Amino acid sequence: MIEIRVRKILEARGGDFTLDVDLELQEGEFITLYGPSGSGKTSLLRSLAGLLTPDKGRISKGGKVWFDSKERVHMPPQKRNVGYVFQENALFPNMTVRGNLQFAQKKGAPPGLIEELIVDMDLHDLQDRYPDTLSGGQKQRASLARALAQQPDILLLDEPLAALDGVMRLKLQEYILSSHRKFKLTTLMVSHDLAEIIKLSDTTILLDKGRISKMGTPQQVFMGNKLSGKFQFTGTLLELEVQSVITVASVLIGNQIVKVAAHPTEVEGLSPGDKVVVASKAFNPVIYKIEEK
Ligand SMILES: Nc1ncnc2c1ncn2[C@@H]1O[C@H](COP(=O)(O)OP(=O)(O)OP(=O)(O)O)[C@@H](O)[C@H]1O
Repeated sequence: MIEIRVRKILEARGGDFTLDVDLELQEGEFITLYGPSGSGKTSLLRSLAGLLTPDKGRISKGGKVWFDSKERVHMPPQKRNVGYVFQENALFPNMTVRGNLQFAQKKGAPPGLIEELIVDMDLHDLQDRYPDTLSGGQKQRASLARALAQQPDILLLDEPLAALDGVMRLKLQEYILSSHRKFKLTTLMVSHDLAEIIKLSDTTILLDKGRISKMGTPQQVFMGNKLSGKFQFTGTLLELEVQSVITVASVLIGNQIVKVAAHPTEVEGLSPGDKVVVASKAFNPVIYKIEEK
């Protein structure tokens, strides 16, 4: 279990406020942090990583104390075994991709770890390139691989996909989720993308002005348990078309457009661009032969 109890006065333009969080996280979970800009999400991650010192509180993992203001314990960041990926990549510009991974690796790391990460993150053709020759998505893939090269127990992701386009974002989400599972990580990720949060998280935390306003499964937090569908997909609403008694909603799910017939009351308040969940309790499957050319 990871216990996080922190108090820290944050200086904001609209007036100071306190990051005031009491949390217990289960190891192995994928946790997302969501909330308005300036609500303290990054400060919470930085406190956990040891990069920001709380005014008061206690942070421990598996019974081992990382921070305790009363006992004057402050374990340095490098001892906490935490990997960090930021919105803007922080690769060393004077090292190749492979060089960046090798630099991050700890002494005594298993031989072959770098090769494994290069394969996992599809970096084979990019391993000898320098960061400034890479696209945004490639840089973030390399940043993720570099964070994993440290063999962290906890992976902190601070909006790592914010600068990427939709398709690249979906791809990177898969890399993140498969690494989380493969390396049995506890992952905390800041995201402003509802579909991403619903797809990735076991637990989501809504932070508002430094305090937790809601916490639970994404379903509990965002949908108030309204849905109990067997099949659920998240997507973006493209358009609503009124057709006599029904409204047809076109929803972009992954790279497919799905049309959903809805009663006008079900789509009230929705507008194009909204993140939505399409759920169904049952479906009638149809089978087709795939024509191989
Ligand atoms: N070391 C610090 N001491 C005091 N205040 C700080 C410190 N670091 C950040 N702050 C302030 O805390 C507030 C919250 O910042 P933080 O980056 O944690 O928010 P956030 O929720 O991650 O925002 P965003 O979504 O825009 O990234 C900001 O007003 C910031 O200026």
